[in-house]
Amino acid sequence: MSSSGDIQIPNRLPLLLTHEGVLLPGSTVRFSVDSPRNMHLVRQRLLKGTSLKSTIIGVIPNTKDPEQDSGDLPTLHKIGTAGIAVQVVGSNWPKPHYTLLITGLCRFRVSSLLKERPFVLAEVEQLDKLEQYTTPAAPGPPADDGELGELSHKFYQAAVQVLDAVSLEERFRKALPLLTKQIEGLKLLQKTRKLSPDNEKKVEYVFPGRQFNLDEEDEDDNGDDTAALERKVHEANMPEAAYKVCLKELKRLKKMPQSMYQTMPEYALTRNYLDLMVELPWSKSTKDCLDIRAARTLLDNDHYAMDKLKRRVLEYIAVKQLKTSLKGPILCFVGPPGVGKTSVGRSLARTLGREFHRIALGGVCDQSDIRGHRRTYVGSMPGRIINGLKTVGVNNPVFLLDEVDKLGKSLQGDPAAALLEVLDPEQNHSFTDHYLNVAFDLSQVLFIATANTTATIPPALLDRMEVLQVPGYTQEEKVEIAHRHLIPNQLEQHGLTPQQLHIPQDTTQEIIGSYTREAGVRSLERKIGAICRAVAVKVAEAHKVTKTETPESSMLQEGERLPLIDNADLPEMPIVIDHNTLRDILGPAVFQMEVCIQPTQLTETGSGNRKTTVMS
Ligand SMILES: Nc1ncnc2c1ncn2[C@@H]1O[C@H](COP(=O)(O)OP(=O)(O)OP(=O)(O)O)[C@@H](O)[C@H]1O
Repeated sequence: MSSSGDIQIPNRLPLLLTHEGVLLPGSTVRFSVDSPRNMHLVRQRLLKGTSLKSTIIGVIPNTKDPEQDSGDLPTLHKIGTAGIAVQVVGSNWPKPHYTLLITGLCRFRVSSLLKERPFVLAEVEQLDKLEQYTTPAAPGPPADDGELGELSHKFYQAAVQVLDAVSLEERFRKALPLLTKQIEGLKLLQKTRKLSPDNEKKVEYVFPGRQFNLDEEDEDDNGDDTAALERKVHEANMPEAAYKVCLKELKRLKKMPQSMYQTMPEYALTRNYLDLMVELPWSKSTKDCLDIRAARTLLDNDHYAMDKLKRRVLEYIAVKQLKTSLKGPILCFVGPPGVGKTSVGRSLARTLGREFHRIALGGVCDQSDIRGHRRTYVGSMPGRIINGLKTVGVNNPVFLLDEVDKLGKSLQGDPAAALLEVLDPEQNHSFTDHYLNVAFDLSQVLFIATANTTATIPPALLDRMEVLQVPGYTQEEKVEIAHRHLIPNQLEQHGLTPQQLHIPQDTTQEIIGSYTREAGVRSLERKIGAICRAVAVKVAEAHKVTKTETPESSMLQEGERLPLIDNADLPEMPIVIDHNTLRDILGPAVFQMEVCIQPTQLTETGSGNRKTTVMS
């Protein structure tokens, strides 16, 4: 054993080769160990040894050990720190490794290497001689150690005085001046850092063989962030139960060491959870606009026909006007695709002055999609309901549960069962998402569902909803919808005006009959869109020609003449879509008109004089 002061370390030490973090005497550092040599050291020395001596190892910084057992030993840093392994934790995930908690004792120098395998063993020379000053044999400053000796003696005296102060009052009196001095010193240090422009943003930490640049703002940010989060928790106005959970999580967050903020998955989990909790609209809501006349006008302006649906929506608003806390039934619009179910839902939200959010349920077959995952899962998330509330930022939006008839089922549970709780007015005031793990009141949310058929909606779910059938449109209705809504909308979306494009009613009928076959109007809308795009090209071309080929005469040089513009190529406005233009744009007719030949008429008038009826 080499001796130096009172700490004596063995003169042969097994060496732990680390490439992250530096152990200094007096500090405690956690090291992750997975290279073959280090693993052997842990297994054969730390786990098998029974004496205190066997827990002392040398830690050599800045050395990456090769991943393979057969790899050559890299050049070692000459100075290391001897430390005591105070904790060894083993794990097999994601691969076998140990986590060591080591407390540094003193520095040493590597004199020679004794063996390289299975772990590195070296002859070492102890360097630190600090201990002899902190435990002087006799009171009074040691005569021949100069300033260092004097300082260590003073420190020792102060520490013994605090130890001797048995009564609390005396201990305070002794400790307070020391504490004040320490605070003043820190303040001074901070001031000098701020004064120096180079140090304004960056603090440089230099360790033997390594250099770290820590962004001071970043460090402060972490502290400030937690304080800001705490403030938000207090301001979020959440119910008592949720508030308590948040305080508990905040406490956990504060206990985590700041230096591990970036690397600890626990930190990210807790942080994300708290971020969600403060963002949720626990008590934020919009004020309902319950003007029944305005609602009627708005609904009529947005949609043609659909009288039954509009009437029911108006009834709903009227009842809500009379009784504010309405636990109304869930309306479910059932009808073929493209008949405007979704867009009526959107109109209803606009009429009420509420936020609108669509939750597409088609293909959802996992109940955690609705209720979220428990936080113990890796990558856990809240469900779509809670996510939707976070998106809209208020607790009384209109939620459109689109395509409830296409909910699936799987081993991960039945999402329809999870929806039961969401839609049941008796239960949904305390809806508990697995991720949140505290109840959220959904009773203010207005749920509307849409489906193409009731046949595949689970009976229990169907039972909680009021079904409103939305039938398909007749040919005449489609023409009206096209001219009142679809054409103006498409013109606007393509930057065109009625002065540039005109689609006569005959053409609309031809589009409906020869290019679409549907109960709704979605294909019709797409075809009108295609016409708009084709016309937009022509209009843009004409625009370019007029702009580039007619320079102002004042800009012409002497002797130059205005170029002749052939206006014959420019289309006349508005561009009218007739039968031929329609063929040019959409191609040949896709569907033949279906004809119904009435047998009585056949006998009456003969086959040469058929009466045809267009089926819609
Ligand atoms: N009566 C109507 N008046 C005005 N526009 C309508 C009408 N019906 C449908 N539309 C328009 O048709 C388009 C398709 O409607 P929407 O997306 O609401 O259909 P949907 O019934 O929800 O279809 P899906 O079942 O496929 O979801 C929308 O642009 C909508 O504005």
